[in-house]
Amino acid sequence: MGRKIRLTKEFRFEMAHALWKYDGLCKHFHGHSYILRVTVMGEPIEDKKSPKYGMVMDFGLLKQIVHEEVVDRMDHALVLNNDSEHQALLSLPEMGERVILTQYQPTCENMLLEMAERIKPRLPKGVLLHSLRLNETANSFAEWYAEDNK
Ligand SMILES: Nc1nc2c(c(=O)[nH]1)N=C([C@H](O)[C@H](O)COP(=O)(O)OP(=O)(O)OP(=O)(O)O)CN2
Ligand SMILES: [Zn+2]
Repeated sequence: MGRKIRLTKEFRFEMAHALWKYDGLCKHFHGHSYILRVTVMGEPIEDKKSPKYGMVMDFGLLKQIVHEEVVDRMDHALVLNNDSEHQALLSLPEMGERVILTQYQPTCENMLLEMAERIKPRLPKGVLLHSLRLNETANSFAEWYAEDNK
């Protein structure tokens, strides 16, 4: 009998970005209240002596990993494509602290690809990243599935 279980934890962060050379309003600086849902999959620990007995992984550890790899870096950051003409902004030191320059266009899709690569290696042995869902607005979101990326 299968014992696989999925766990999901939700995170929220505020982030500004601009889509360089985009043919619409999103080429301008603007912000979103992002919602990230992280789903992992594994089997509950059977060792009764383990403090994590009965858990696939501790929700607290998942929270720590996602905070370190995603939320603490991106919350209240301005994320810009490195190809954009951002030099003027970065000349203000107090502005530059939370500016993240990406090698990619900071769309929902590309942010998810980076998040997946950051989170995957941090998970405990036997626990897999199943999927990510990133809401950019209340009615727009993108999803990453391990199954789609084998
Ligand atoms: N495939 C993608 N399309 C767009 C992205 C993206 O990341 N991937 N991003 C943007 C903008 O940054 C912004 O998110 C606007 O998105 P949109 O859903 O169009 O927002 P609206 O407020 O205009 O949508 P409503 O449905 O009216 O709420 C653009 N496209
Ligand atoms: Zn946007």
